[in-house]
Order: sequence, then C-alpha cells, then structure tokens
Amino acid sequence: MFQQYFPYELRGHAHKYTQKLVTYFYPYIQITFHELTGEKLKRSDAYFAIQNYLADHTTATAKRLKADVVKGSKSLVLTMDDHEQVMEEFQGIKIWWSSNKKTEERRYYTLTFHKRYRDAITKSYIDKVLKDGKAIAVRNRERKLYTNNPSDSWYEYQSTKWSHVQFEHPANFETLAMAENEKEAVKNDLIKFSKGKEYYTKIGKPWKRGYLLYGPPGTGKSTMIAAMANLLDYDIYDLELTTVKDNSELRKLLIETTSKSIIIIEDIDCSIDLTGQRNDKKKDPVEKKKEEEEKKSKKGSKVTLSGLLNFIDGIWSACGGERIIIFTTNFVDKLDPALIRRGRMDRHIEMSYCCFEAFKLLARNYLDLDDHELFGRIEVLLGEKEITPADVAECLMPKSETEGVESCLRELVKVLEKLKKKKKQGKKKAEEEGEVNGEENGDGESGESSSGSGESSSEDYEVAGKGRKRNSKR
Ligand SMILES: Nc1ncnc2c1ncn2[C@@H]1O[C@H](COP(=O)(O)OP(=O)(O)OP(=O)(O)O)[C@@H](O)[C@H]1O
Ligand SMILES: [Mg+2]
Repeated sequence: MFQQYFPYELRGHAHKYTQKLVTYFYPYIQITFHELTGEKLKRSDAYFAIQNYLADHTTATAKRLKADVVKGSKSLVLTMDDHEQVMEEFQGIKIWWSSNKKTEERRYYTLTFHKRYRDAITKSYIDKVLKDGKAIAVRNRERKLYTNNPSDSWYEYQSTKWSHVQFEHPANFETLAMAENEKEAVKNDLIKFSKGKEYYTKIGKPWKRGYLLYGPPGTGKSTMIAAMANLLDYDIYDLELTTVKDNSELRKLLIETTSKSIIIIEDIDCSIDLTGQRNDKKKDPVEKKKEEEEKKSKKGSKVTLSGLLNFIDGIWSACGGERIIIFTTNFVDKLDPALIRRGRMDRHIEMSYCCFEAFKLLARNYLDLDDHELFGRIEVLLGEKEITPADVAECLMPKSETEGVESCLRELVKVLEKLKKKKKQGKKKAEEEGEVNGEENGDGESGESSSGSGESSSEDYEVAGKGRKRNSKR
C-alpha cells in the first residue's frame, strides 16, 4: 500500500528510515536460528542443540507440545509446537523463544530479548544454550555399532564408508567375570581417560588411549569391549581390516570416525601381516608353510604394519580426540612389539581362564548363588584345570526349566574332572612321542577348545592366566 504512493527511487530510503524508527521505539532484539543453513542446506548444529535445550528446559511451560523423533536420539523428544512461544529467565533477564516455520522444511527458532542485555545474551546465554543442548543430545543419543563397508560400495559424496546399527549390548563390568582388582583398575583407567580432556591438552598429547586385550577364545574380550562402551557411553567402530584394501583406505575410514568412540580391531594377528622377522628364526618349515597359507587367506589386504602404526600415532591429533582403540588377539606373542609398545597400546589387559573368584561372580549371576557345598570342590578343580569363563557360563545355564542349581554345579564338576583326565592322558601321550604340542590336548571338547593352534599353546596361558608370570613383553 504504502509503497504504491512512493516514487520508486525513494522507496529504499523510506524503508531504511522506517526500520530505524521501528528499532528506536521497539527495544527488542531478535535472533533467528534456521534449521537448514548454507548453500547445501545442511542441518544446522545450532538448531539441533537449541531443539534439545528447549525440549529439556521449556516443556514444563509450553502449552502446545509436539513429539518428534529426532534423528539419532533414543527416545521421543518433546518440543514446543510450531508458532508456540515460551519464556525463560537467565540471570534475571527475560528471554522469549518461539518456534516458527516458513514451509514444512524451513523451520527456525527466534530468540527475543531486550536490547539492554545484548552482551549478556550474545556472550554468555547463547553459549550456554548451545553447550547444554549438545550435552543433552549426547545423553539422549542412541549409541551405534559401526562396521566398515568394502570400498567398492563407497560413494564420493555420501558417507557410505561405515554402516551402523543400534548398539544395545547388555554387558557391563558388574557381570564380567575376572579378578576384582584388575577389573577396578580397568574401570578407573577408563573413567580417568574420559574425564581427561584438560590433562591431555596440558601434556600436549592427543586425547586417545590404546588397549590390547589378549587371551584365549571365550575369556570375555569382546564382552569387555561392550562393557567399556556401556560404561563410557561411547559408539563402537568395528574395523574389519581384511576388507580394507590399502593404507589410504584405512586413513579415509578412520578420519570418518567420530569422537566418543571405541575403534576395535579384533584378532589383529589374523587381520594383517604382523609377523616380525624375529620370529622367523625359531620356526620350523611346517609352521612356516602354515603361515604362508594364513597370509594367502588374508585376501590380499595391503594394509601394512607401518600404515597402521602411522595412523595410531599421527592421524588422531588431526581429527579431534576422545577415542579409544582396542586390539584383541588370542596370541599375544605373534604381535610385533612395535605395535603394542606403550604409547600405542597404553594398557595391556590379559583375559585369562576362569579363576575361583570369577566363578563365584558367574554363579551369583547365573544361579543367584553365593555359596554351596560344591564350591570347595570346584575351587580345587579350577586351581588345577583351565576352563574359560564362556565354558563355565555354559555349564551354569540351566538346560531346562526344571534343572536346578545343584545339577548345574554338578555338570561343571563333571566337565572339569573330564578335562583333568584328558590333560593327564594328553601329557602321557606327548611324553611317549617325545614332544609337547599344544594342539594335541584339544579335540574340540568343552574347555579344551581354548587350546588353539599355532605357536602359542595353552601352556602359555596357563602360566600367565594364573598370575604367576606376566607376559615378558610388557
Ligand atoms: N569374563 C567373562 N565374564 C562373563 N561372561 C563371559 C566372560 N568370558 C566369556 N563370557 C561369556 O562367554 C561368551 C563369549 O565370550 P567373548 O565373546 O567375550 O569371548 P572372546 O574372548 O571375545 O572370545 P574370542 O577370542 O573367540 O573372540 C560371552 O557371551 C559371555 O557370555
Ligand atoms: Mg571376541
């Protein structure tokens, strides 16, 4: 209307002066935060943080609410409905938030406050909102388990390097059977790490930590990783090295990982050629041949030890912190010392055969049992024989609804006694043949499954597992 009566040349000036006049009499400042920003219309982090902040702070005061499934959030988020306004106070200053939309996809929040408080709002309040909002998002987020895709299916403009599923593993440290003091030490180490942002900055080191978990199959290495992720609320990146073609692919994959995550490479000795030259001298031709075959089955993966080391040492500093990297292996002796030296793998955790303490925890877990007349017998047997927690757990799980506590414990005693006999027989046979070979004790029976193949026999773990000798490489 107004514009019709104004000559075109003067419209610009008129608009400018009206704006000035309005600003003069209208003492409020408005800031808008759009959901989509930039040329590519990316979802704005600020909008997302504000959404979480408002959902947490204002749902009690807003009259019209909207339930949203926010991407990556584990529960419904209640936010104020479109065109709804709420007020909150910050250091005695009144602030109004309103939620608006231009179209279904173009939403924005408007923050209104008196211009007198410009500094307080722009310098502290907005910072606080964004920080709190991000913290709430982390708290509410659904945790993910990522696995890497083969590079044939990567697209340049999409993040297709990792696929993910929701991570919901029930493992926790309370139900993890291992020596109590060791468990506490690991827990404390993790908590110290997760709170160590300032510390790492102070000492000038990237905020990361490496763990090496080693021990026979079925001693709880994977379970412990899940417990770690649950304790710290981290995502997991399960890196399958055999599908990574070369070092540059490895770098691309790792650069896409986010902070607050655990990157795991399971069975590191099987994923990459790590055999140091120093082992070669000791090997007889049969073992060498076996190794050659193993190498062939590594599907031509060209990730090299040095590529992996470079990544562990270097790339972290460039792409933000708070990452834990974990290697697991059944044969710690096969690993090159360069890979597991301190600073790369900061802590070596041995998962060993089931001791009596671990058994008691499993009995409490599986059978709600703190004591029983058979415990004494089991303690003696566990001292003589090695059985994995996985095998003990298997015995302690009732096979039918009617099976009682006693029968489960007897089953365990039976399995242990059977193992005892077998071990004696195995030794006798070996003595007759004039050699002791780890493979000869195992025939796939329960418990014996732990005595894997290759150069590390179960004897290695027997010594280390009972805590008499720690691994000499540490
Ligand atoms: N220390 C433990 N405490 C409680 N449960 C355990 C423990 N170790 C093993 N188990 C039980 O045995 C199962 C197998 O254990 P897990 O997969 O963690 O073994 P692992 O050490 O990762 O074996 P592998 O070397 O074959 O990968 C688990 O699902 C868990 O129920
Ligand atoms: Mg495992």
